[in-house]
Amino acid sequence: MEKYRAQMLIEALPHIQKYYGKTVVVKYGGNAMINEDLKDAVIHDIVLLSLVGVRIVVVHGGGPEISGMLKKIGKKSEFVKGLRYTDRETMDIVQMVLCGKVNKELVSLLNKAGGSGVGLSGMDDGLLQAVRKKDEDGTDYGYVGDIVKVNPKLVNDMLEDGYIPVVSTAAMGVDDDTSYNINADLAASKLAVALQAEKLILLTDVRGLLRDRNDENTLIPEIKVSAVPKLIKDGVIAGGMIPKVDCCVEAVREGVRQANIQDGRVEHSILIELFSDAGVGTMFY
Ligand SMILES: Nc1ncnc2c1ncn2[C@@H]1O[C@H](COP(=O)(O)OP(=O)(O)O)[C@@H](O)[C@H]1O
Ligand SMILES: CC(=O)N[C@@H](CCC(=O)OP(=O)(O)O)C(=O)O
Repeated sequence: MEKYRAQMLIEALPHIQKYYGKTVVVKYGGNAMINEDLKDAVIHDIVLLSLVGVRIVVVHGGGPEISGMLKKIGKKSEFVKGLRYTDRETMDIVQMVLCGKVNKELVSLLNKAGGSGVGLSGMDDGLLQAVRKKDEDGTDYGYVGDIVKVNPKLVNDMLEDGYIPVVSTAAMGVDDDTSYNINADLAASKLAVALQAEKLILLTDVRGLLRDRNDENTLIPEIKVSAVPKLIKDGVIAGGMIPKVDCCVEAVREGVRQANIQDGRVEHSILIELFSDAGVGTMFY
């Protein structure tokens, strides 16, 4: 066992050097957030990364928790093109659940595990600024926002001081006094661009991008962003995977070096991706 650990450490060293002082944005949600053992592994990975000098930023989801709370008050969750239809009352619940419950729980767990987690929302210092989302076809999403500006100063300052920023994705309205609901993958992608991150990691509930979405043995380990449009056209990438892939493509096109869609069901998948030769999921570059 000790020999195995030593081997792992030797393999990890060049990777640790590679990521030292670099910014990594992790979108944390899905199974890895609901399963307690997986949650514990993610929290410890994030703390370890911070302790060895990686500038790590956590952007969290919480869709299932929001749906759970809505159900408790007798409200049904409605989704329009994969985004939650957000009326005024729903926006209040989104803000309470994401900024209050989920964010504070994560911050507390990070601190208990030896890190210095600090919770932020998109409202803090205008981190995420949004306008009401409008599609050309007139689709109404309620208080769902399109991010028009990111102010990463506070996050950068915190990273400089060794903190782990933990961001919930309620955004500040630029043109009005309301707040807006932002999909967490999208917020993570925009923040990664604003920080010019080395890597964006989107944790999800499948192995990554699959050539056949019904067969987990058909993982595409890496793909150039220029090859993505054809896969969408051919129907290989469909449904909930389209916006996720779009987030990765946009991030890489806007200066993030690599973006990963990877399996949140695998213990320590963040560490394996960053600090081993193995790599997991699909890397967009
Ligand atoms: N080529 C593909 N590879 C992997 N998953 C795909 C693909 N095309 C469509 N999908 C679907 O996308 C889903 C992931 O998107 P989604 O459920 O919205 O993720 P999350 O809940 O993590 O945000 C997969 O469960 C799968 O059904
Ligand atoms: C606009 C929109 O759909 N917002 C999401 C925000 C949370 C989220 O994205 O959480 P997951 O990553 O766990 O799905 C929602 O209300 O569910």
